Amino acid sequence: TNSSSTVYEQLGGASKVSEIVDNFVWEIEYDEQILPYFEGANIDRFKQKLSEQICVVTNGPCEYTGDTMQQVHTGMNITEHHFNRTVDLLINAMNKANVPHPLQNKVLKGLAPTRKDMLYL
Ligand code: HEM
Repeated sequence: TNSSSTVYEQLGGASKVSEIVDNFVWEIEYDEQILPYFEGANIDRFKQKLSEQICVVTNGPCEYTGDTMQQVHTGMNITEHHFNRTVDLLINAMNKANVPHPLQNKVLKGLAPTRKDMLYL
């Protein structure tokens, strides 16, 4: 990997991020544990805001314009189990998008700090 470029560039930029996010939504759609949380959610908005967030945590040229993780996930009573399951679905999504594992780890490391802002709220 090229240490002078951002993780976002190493991933392949906007088109790869949108491929990951599309795959992730498919994974959720086929997961009977996680899908119920998304009943009534605005999926187009979810895709757009999650793409921005992944772009930001990989040092891409984006700004996050969504609500805070705490605002969004409050009232869902997300458990450790469901959080971990959702991370697994994101890993599946990145595998299907052929994202190399060292890069997957960088994406996950960027998102990991959000965990404390969504569990048991
Ligand atoms: C890595 C962990 C996660 C990240 C980075 C993440 C990120 C996001 C983002 C960026 C949004 C859109 C915010 C907005 O619309 O302003 C969102 C919405 C949502 N998230 Fe998460 N999320 C995570 C984990 C979870 C988990 C574990 C669940 C439930 C099991 C969940 C359920 C939802 C739902 C249902 C919405 C849509 C809310 C709505 O449109 O009404 N998320 N999430």
